[in-house]
Amino acid sequence: MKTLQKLASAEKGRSYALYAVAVVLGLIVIAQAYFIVSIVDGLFLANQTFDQVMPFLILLFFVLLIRAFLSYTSGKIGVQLAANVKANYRKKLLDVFGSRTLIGTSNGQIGSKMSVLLDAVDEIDSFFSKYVPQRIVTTIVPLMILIVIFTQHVYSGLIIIVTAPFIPLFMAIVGGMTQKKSEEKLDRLNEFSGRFLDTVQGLESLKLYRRSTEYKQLIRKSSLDFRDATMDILKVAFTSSLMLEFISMLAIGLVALELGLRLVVFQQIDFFTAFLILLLVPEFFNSMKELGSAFHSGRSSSGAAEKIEQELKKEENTIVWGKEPLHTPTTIQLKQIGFQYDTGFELNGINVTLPSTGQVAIVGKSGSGKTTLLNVMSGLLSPSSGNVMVNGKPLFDYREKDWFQHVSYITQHPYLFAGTIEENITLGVVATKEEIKKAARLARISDLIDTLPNGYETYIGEGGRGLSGGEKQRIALARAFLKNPSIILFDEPTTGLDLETEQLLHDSINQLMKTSLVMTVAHRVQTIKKADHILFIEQGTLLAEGTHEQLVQTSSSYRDLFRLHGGGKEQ
Ligand SMILES: Nc1ncnc2c1ncn2[C@@H]1O[C@H](COP(=O)(O)OP(=O)(O)OP(=O)(O)O)[C@@H](O)[C@H]1O
Repeated sequence: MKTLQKLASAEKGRSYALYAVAVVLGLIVIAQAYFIVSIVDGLFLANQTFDQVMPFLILLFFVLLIRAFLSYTSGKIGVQLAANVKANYRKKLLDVFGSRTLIGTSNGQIGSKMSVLLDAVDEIDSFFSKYVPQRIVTTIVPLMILIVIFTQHVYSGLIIIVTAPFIPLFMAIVGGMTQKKSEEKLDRLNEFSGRFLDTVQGLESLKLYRRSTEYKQLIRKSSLDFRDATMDILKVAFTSSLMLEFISMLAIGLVALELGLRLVVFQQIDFFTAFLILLLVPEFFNSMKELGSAFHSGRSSSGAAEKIEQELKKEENTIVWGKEPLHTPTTIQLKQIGFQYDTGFELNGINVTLPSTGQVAIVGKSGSGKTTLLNVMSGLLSPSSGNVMVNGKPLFDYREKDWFQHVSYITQHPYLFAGTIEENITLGVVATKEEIKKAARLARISDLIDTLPNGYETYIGEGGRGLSGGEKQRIALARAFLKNPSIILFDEPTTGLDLETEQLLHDSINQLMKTSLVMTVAHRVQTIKKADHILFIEQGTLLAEGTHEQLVQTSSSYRDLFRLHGGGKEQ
């Protein structure tokens, strides 16, 4: 709970406001009891008329109004506090997710990360909206009530002092259990979300391989586990409420018995005092009980905060970018680039100086490390040794924003977001309609868009549902043209493109390489032959470089690979 406490204390202004509300609330609670007692005493014992007690009734009415207003204010401050902290946590999580390399991002299940970002952050709400305001109210109001009771009747005060500590004691015992159960519940929820998203994304494969029934069972099991974990928390909550109710009823009963005996049997106390105490004691315990339930919610929030902190602290290959501005990347050099995956595959000391325009093809067998090299060069992976040097300085010295402004990366499966075609081409970049249309023309997708009834406003589904593989590639190309980048990284699709689309893509790339450096992971013979420079990679090592003709002459492994292409991929 310490992390959350610290966050709450950091919000000084709101904490002071809550303390001020609590002090006024304490006065109001005492005033309310006093007015009720005065009315009852006046009407039934002092034989006053209704008119005589009227001022007390009016005051009581205002006191009740103020009490309602104070509860509202305290709740509102709590909600604002919670909204603030949640927004900060979400920002921190997004920053951390955003600064992780591709490895960090792809580790674990996406659904489970989403669950931390959305559900776990929401779960901490109750700590700030319920527990913090109630804790402040409970530190002040019962104390004020106790002082009044002591001034009126010491023995009642003593009974309260003896019985009240059972409540925090019980809360402490139950609290630990709640936090553990809450962490368990979040684990189950993360598992469920992860599995659910995985299954939905892979539904097609599951259907094709007739595995959907098994996966349905797995989802059912995760869902039942989550239900059981939630029920466990509820069980603790109900037991806790029952015990708190029991302790406070017992204490109120004891005070009532003592007051009754003194009032009726021993006649040591007057009705006014006895009734006033009898009204104040339940207020005292109500406040403690409410803290008890709020504490339960607070403990669940602690479990959630623990999960968020764990996610934030995960040591996952984060990239720290520098502050150096980058105007135009003119020279790019890969200097002794080394990189290793946990699985053991590594790139070994790759040294290359790249031209500023033209096409460079990365060629090699499947699994030789071509895409990995492209990812390191793009800045999505951080090399374990060596550096990508841009204009003579390490890439990560520059501002992230500046670098990505000059780079376009068209992956094998570019991701299209749910939204219009225009939104997918611009990706939030401010551009005029003309610029967007020009980019689409250059990417050879404008004719297709013009035939759609809603044109550029046509809505496409998540992941580009409703578009063919080639159309998605061309929309990704339009993004590249719109950006007018100096470096285009292109992971050529190995499958799925018809000859016409492939030709269109190549024409577009030819257009781009006149002014930019186009670095392509090349799978097709046509691309390889046309490249100005080829980097030939085998098992993570740069085996040879040069033009196609030079490599055919000098490298036997390259010739072997080429024969493979000739017999296999060449179309
Ligand atoms: N995220 C990852 N974690 C661990 N290992 C990985 C990861 N991505 C790739 N690898 C491994 O690194 C090696 C190189 O992969 P890479 O994708 O760079 O090959 P490639 O040459 O682009 O292959 P292809 O031509 O089939 O696309 C492969 O053995 C692969 O299994």
